[in-house]
Amino acid sequence: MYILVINSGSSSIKYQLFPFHSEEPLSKGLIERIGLPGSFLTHTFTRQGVEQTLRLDEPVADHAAGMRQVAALLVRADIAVLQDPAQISCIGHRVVHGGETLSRTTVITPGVKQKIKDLYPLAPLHNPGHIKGIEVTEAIFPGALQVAVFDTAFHQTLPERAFRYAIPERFYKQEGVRVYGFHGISHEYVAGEALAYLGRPGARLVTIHLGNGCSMAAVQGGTCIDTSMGMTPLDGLIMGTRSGTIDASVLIHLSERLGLTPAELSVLLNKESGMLGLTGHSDMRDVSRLYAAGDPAAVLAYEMYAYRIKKFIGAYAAALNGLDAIVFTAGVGENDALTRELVCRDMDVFGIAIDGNENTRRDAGIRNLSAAGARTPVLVIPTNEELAIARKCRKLAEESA
Ligand SMILES: Nc1ncnc2c1ncn2[C@@H]1O[C@H](COP(=O)(O)OP(=O)(O)O)[C@@H](O)[C@H]1O
Ligand SMILES: CC(=O)OP(=O)(O)O
Ligand SMILES: [Mg+2]
Repeated sequence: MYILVINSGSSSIKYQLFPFHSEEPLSKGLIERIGLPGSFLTHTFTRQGVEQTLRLDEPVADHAAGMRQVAALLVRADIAVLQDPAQISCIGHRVVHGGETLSRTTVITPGVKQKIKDLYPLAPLHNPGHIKGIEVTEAIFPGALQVAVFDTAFHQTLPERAFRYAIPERFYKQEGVRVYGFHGISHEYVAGEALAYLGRPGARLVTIHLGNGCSMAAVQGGTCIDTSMGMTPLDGLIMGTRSGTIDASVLIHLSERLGLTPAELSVLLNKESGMLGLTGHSDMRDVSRLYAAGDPAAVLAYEMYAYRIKKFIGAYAAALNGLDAIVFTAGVGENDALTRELVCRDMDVFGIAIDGNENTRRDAGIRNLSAAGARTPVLVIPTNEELAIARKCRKLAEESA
């Protein structure tokens, strides 16, 4: 028996295939830059004890095309790691938005699929891709149990003062207008890794997930008490194509002055803003090349991106009444030394200072970047949302057995 995990991000699809009782994947892969020039897939698999990697440099226009490519690779006879695709008994899908009613790990029924579809307007960059992932795998692995694991679950512990908006209560009660928070699978995973690394189960952490989507969480002894995304994954930090926090009056102004409709405003803020809006590029590797060449728009965009993160570190140090470590994770957080340098610069008030050499090293695994004598560990912890999802699927399967 095997568990296949599918993690559709806004710019990527990641997947791992685990033996049911093992945390060592038999096969894993990643499609990056979906919808951008230069998209590519890397597929790693172990056959007869030898690890091999296959790279496909083909345009991947959207998540549907990406999922078809992944599914085809998993059953391709010459590289297949399983004799029979029916050996996959469970498929775990990351689902970003489950709204008010879905946050616990759940078996995907037609009703669950409908709820994920109903939430398209609240997660336009994610929920449509999740449905594609579910439908493609249902067709190819018809006997497997399909399971949804939600990005919102870890944020269910937020106190009401953190999850409510200051608008009349009826909008919360009748419309579910509240902070849900996202990237919870990743924040929970890296917080757990950090607590174990520090050997301090009660530590106060700020976890900083910087991928194409970006968010932060304030975590007290493993429990989340605040997070930067809101009712949707648009809020908070500046992201690849999303604006992050913006004065709501800007939308009213644009609608009144320029006649922008709700649909046009959604496209503007979700797909045309953030680093893309500021520099013309959403992928941080492209923006960092421009920065290195001294491009003024890229320099400003990096400064804005880092400044927003700094402000949330300050806010969460206050919310936690202290700070025992900060954790960088995800595509940018794990790989982009420039972002970490700009965020950690002039942060002595929080005991944060990093060592330049440590920051630019490229070792795998958990790293502590703190400069000698600095009070607060600055950790880089590779996230592994797929492993976290596999663990939750295994728990669900065992509980319902
Ligand atoms: N070596 C690298 N240096 C800088 N940024 C990187 C590097 N590798 C990946 N990234 C950035 O990580 C982001 C994608 O992160 P990821 O966590 O995979 O995103 P998502 O899951 O939101 O689709 C992209 O902006 C990409 O540029
Ligand atoms: C919630 C979210 O923005 O996810 P991702 O970063 O994977 O796009
Ligand atoms: Mg992601």
